[in-house]
Amino acid sequence: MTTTEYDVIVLGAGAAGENVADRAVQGGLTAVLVEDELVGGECSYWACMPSKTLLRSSHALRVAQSIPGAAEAVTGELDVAAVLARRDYMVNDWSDAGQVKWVDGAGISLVRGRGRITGPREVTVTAADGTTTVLAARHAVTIATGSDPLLPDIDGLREAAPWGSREATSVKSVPGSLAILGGGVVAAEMATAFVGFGSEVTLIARSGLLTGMEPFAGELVLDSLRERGATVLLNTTTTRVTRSADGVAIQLADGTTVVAEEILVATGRAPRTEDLGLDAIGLTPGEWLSTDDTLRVDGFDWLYAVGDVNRRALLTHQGKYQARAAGDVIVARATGATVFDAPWGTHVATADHDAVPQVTFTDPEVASVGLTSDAARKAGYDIRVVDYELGSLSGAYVHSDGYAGTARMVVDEDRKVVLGATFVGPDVGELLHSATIAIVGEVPLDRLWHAVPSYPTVSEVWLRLLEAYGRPTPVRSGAEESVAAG
Ligand SMILES: Cc1cc2nc3c(=O)[nH]c(=O)nc-3n(C[C@H](O)[C@H](O)[C@H](O)COP(=O)(O)OP(=O)(O)OC[C@H]3O[C@@H](n4cnc5c(N)ncnc54)[C@H](O)[C@@H]3O)c2cc1C
Ligand SMILES: NC(=O)c1ccc[n+]([C@@H]2O[C@H](COP(=O)([O-])OP(=O)(O)OC[C@H]3O[C@@H](n4cnc5c(N)ncnc54)[C@H](O)[C@@H]3O)[C@@H](O)[C@H]2O)c1
Repeated sequence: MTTTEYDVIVLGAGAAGENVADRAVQGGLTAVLVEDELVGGECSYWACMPSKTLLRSSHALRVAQSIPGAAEAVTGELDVAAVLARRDYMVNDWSDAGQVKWVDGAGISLVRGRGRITGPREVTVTAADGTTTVLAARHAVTIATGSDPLLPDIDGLREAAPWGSREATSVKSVPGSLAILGGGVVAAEMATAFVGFGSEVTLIARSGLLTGMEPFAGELVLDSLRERGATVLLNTTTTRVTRSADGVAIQLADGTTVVAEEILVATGRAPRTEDLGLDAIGLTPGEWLSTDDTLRVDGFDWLYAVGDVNRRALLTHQGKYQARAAGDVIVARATGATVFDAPWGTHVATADHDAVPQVTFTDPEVASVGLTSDAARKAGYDIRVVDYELGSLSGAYVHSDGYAGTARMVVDEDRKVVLGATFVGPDVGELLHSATIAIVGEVPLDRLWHAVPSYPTVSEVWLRLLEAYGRPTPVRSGAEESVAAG
């Protein structure tokens, strides 16, 4: 059997894998992507893009219904068939032809099939027809195989053939009722989407809703879901699931039973490392891959892991960020160039630790970045927390009637910089990058006073937060002294 050599082999052509290969090729190396399903991965076909499309129309309708003038013009119901058709368009009818064209244009090779590591720097790919190809990497193998839904160990659940996130986002006909197991981002977003479609939704969470975020985020989303007709059961244990001709019966620990046409399991993710041949190189199949900040797997000088599979931050934008660092550092190491691996250097994914932005597209939206107040305290920071109600802003008045929401800024009192920010309200997602820049740039609060938000926008929340905090006493600079003296 012949072996084909590349500088870099990337296992998995999702958002993260594509970016590693692209950076490696841009740096002058050769790279091959190995993909078993669709080039573009989960985000393009079964996660971010379809889920956000399913949420968007109902959100636009609700906003229009809350603006006099527009409300009178928008008198019909949501056209669910048109929403599903737009979703099909967004996922290109689950064809990856467009992304394959991009891969070709970027000068990246593509081998279709299931890749397994069969030795140091070696990957064997088994195609759908059973033929195998052996690839050897001169410099690096990167694992970018993503994650799958995690199925909790609940009596009868597997046999009940529950939906995972893929079945929910690729839904062809909306069930009359849907039970959702889980209280995280997928559960909250899908509950929002299916309530918008008119399904009778019951969300069953083992603990709270959106628990890793500031507490008011879960509370506001909970209020909204309930107001829109969803049943939300918190701190609730599911003991047994049974499917029959009538649908799915979900028995709860308190002795009650929820019955729904379908059940969606959204209880977290598991790494796609079970069938990768990890045992051939001394790693344990089925485990997350732990890396250093250059994304190199602990204990290896040729193996990297980016995206969901390393569990650093299960988000497309963070996976792509890691991929840019990994692709560039592979090039640097291959060519003997300087490696910049100090915190915030070119070749490290420092932001994964304390500066991860996330928008949860519920109604209201939750936009958060950096440390929550709780996480900051646990990390030992001396913090001050400043809150502001968004409804009082002129920009919120103009946005829509009844605009409500909350913002929180977490300040490091020692350095007078922002450690974390959370905005909950309609369309706050577009606000988030301002907070990310403040955190990553460690912009001092007294300088933030000079970042003037436009009137009348919801971004004026920044000014209100700063005013609520109080203007820090300036450290007198030479210029100020000469003005004072003159
Ligand atoms: C419902 C849902 C909504 C989401 N919404 C958002 C969002 O709005 N914003 C956001 O930032 N994140 C969102 N996420 C998270 C986001 O989808 C993931 O973080 C992202 O897709 C991970 O990208 P990845 O490249 O690591 O993995 P993937 O996109 O999963 O790509 C991995 C690829 O590897 C391939 N593969 C696996 N094993 C092998 C093998 N042995 N051989 C060959 N190929 C293999 C797979 O077929 C796949 O194409 C969402 C997730 C879900 C479930
Ligand atoms: N908009 C976005 O950025 C977006 C959207 C969707 C998903 N994602 C990413 O995808 C990842 C996966 O999301 P997820 O929501 O599946 O996982 P998650 O880890 O965010 O949440 C899992 C939730 O399920 C609950 N749970 C666990 N076992 C349970 C059980 N037996 N019964 C009831 N509840 C149970 C947990 O308490 C938790 O609330 C997340 O890390 C997220 O970052 C991002």
